Amino acid sequence: MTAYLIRNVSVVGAEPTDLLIRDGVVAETGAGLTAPDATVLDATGLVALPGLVDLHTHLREPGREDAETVESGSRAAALGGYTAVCAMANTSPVADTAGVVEQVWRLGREAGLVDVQPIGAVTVGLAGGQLAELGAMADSAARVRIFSDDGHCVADPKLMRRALEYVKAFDGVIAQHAEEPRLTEGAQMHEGEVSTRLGLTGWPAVAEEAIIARDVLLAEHVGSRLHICHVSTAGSVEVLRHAKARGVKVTAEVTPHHLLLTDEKATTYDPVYKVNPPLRTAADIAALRGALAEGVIDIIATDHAPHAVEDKECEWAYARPGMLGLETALSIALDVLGPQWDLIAERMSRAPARIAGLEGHGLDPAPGVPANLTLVDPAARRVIEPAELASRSRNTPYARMTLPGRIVATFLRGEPTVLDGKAVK
Ligand SMILES: NC(=O)N[C@@H](CC(=O)O)C(=O)O
Ligand SMILES: [Zn+2]
Ligand SMILES: [Zn+2]
Repeated sequence: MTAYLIRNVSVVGAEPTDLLIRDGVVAETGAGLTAPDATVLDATGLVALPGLVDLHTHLREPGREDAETVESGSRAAALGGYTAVCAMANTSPVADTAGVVEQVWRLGREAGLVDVQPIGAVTVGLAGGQLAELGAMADSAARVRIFSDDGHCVADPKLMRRALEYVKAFDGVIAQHAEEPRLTEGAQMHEGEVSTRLGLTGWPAVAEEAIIARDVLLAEHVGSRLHICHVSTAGSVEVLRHAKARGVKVTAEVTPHHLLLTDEKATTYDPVYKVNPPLRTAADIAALRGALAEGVIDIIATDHAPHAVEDKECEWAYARPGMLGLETALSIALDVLGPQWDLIAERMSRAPARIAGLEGHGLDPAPGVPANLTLVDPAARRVIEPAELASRSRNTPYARMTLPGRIVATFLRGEPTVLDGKAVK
């Protein structure tokens, strides 16, 4: 195993220091370290962050390997500065058994670029009818702790209650895609002034807010952990603020795109902007940014949703919802938050690692800590070229935009997965 001496790096925004990485851990920190056997990396001007952790990634394997595989998604993640991702269950077959979650977990290990932690489905086939084998998935080699029907809402309140109760036994968490299905039938975009102008069926904010309100009450009633996926409205923030003030064990995520892009994008009719929940208004964005700064929203999660060309380059109404996120998330966070490194580390690494219970992740580089870290060049700017992304899909909403920040290197347990901005394997 090669040792690495990272010279003159700012750890989470602090004064520059050296980091010696050896045998998978941060062996030493301090100014002027020497290690004759180590490969030296000059990191002057770079910031070291704990390796990013994505709580919400779609890897599409098994089933849609044309859109993404565990390996291609892992490579996209490493290039984005991630050392761990949680893989959503809406694959084909659905990850609703120990067999499928173990398969995804094994594929992640084989790719070896990030730790892939499978999420298990809440209901059989994501159909919302009966609980999946939550216990068997928890006991499997994949050690599933997060369960989600993401892509679908667990709409039945009785099933939601039973799922929350069930996972309490092993400190699991239910991650809810909050969308009251009756209120979003036929929905194409955010319900508001723009949808009226375009004559497209709207997806009202209340469809999200009503489910979050219901579920925080259920979580409080049974004393279980609830996580809310991709929070997108100002009203949802208010419900979450209220629930947290009451001590409900609820955590919440926001995506990079919901922090930056508005429903005005729909006026282009470019399906790259079609996503679930839909892009909202400038007022929603302002509320989401405030909630993220305050901690009412705990984390940024990408909801990386790769789709094949035929599912995206078609008429808006027929296009699948979802956009890429892994390779651009840090840049969007930097754009939105500025160089608030401690906040970025908290929202993109420490807090998601805690919620997911991922050992060895989300820890600031310090002696004895597993060397899961990423080096960022905050001064760099880059133009996003879809063809250059490592993802198998091309559906980035940031095509040809110039974004701040560049991931220079990523280390997974002391081994580089990215060096000089390029994937190592
Ligand atoms: N976000 C999306 O628009 N799509 C996701 C599903 C989901 O996160 O709900 C997908 O799997 O493509
Ligand atoms: Zn979802
Ligand atoms: Zn999703």
